[in-house]
Amino acid sequence: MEQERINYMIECKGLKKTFQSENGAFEVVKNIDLKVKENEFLVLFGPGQCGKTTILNMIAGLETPSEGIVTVNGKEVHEPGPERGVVYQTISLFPWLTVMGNVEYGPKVRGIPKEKRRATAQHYIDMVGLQGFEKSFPVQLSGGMKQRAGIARAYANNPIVMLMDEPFGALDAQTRYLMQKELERIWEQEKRTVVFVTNNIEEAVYLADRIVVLANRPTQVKAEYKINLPRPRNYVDPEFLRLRMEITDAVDKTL
Ligand SMILES: Nc1ncnc2c1ncn2[C@@H]1O[C@H](COP(=O)(O)OP(=O)(O)OP(=O)(O)O)[C@@H](O)[C@H]1O
Repeated sequence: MEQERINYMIECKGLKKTFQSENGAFEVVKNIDLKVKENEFLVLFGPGQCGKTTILNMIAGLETPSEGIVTVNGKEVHEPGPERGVVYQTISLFPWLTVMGNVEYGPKVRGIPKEKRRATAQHYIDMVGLQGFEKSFPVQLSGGMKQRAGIARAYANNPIVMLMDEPFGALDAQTRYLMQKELERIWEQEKRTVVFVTNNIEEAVYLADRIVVLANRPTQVKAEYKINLPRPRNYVDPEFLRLRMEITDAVDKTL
């Protein structure tokens, strides 16, 4: 009974998504049920093109489910909202605004007074390690720094949920490792409910409280793994490597 009283921050019930194409309707997502607890770090893991982004976009309110519903904090999702921060692989920072201008943009649009929004933006710029780059323009930043700015910008709206779609997918291997560690540190510092999409198993085991493995199209939940390893994790810890292999095997069977 205790279990049933848990309130979930995100709930997807019977989610289906069918796209229309030249060859007729094709079903991408089929019967997805997901529950994410407050402050849980959930990773959606699955093969390329299996529909991970489509699920995330339905939670973000950027795609409408063909069937089923998404609720965030008990409210049904119909459109994007500031309580859901999004971070994508390609961070679309406004090129004509500085790092500060980009990070304070959301609070500015919401009418937060200048002094307060500056302080909020500075807090998150510091948190992601971009202090000293407040006046830099996106073109002057490396890929990793753009992702840092994107994360700061998402946090500055004070979202309750963070939706991340392969945010480190375009980075070189070294920067990707660094950003995984940074994100872990940031999330420990300011916990949020996170749904993180990746097709990189090492990244999934490093970051997740729970990994949901998706089967190929039409997407269904194939397996779930709770990752109870202490944080920060060690990529070469024997238990880390064992879990990594076990999940890789499970995914191979879904292809
Ligand atoms: N708006 C759309 N219209 C038609 N088809 C779409 C649309 N959005 C996605 N699809 C198709 O749905 C399928 C799943 O795409 P999606 O981007 O959700 O997968 P993914 O698992 O995130 O892929 P990847 O890991 O490669 O990014 C793909 O075949 C894609 O072409």
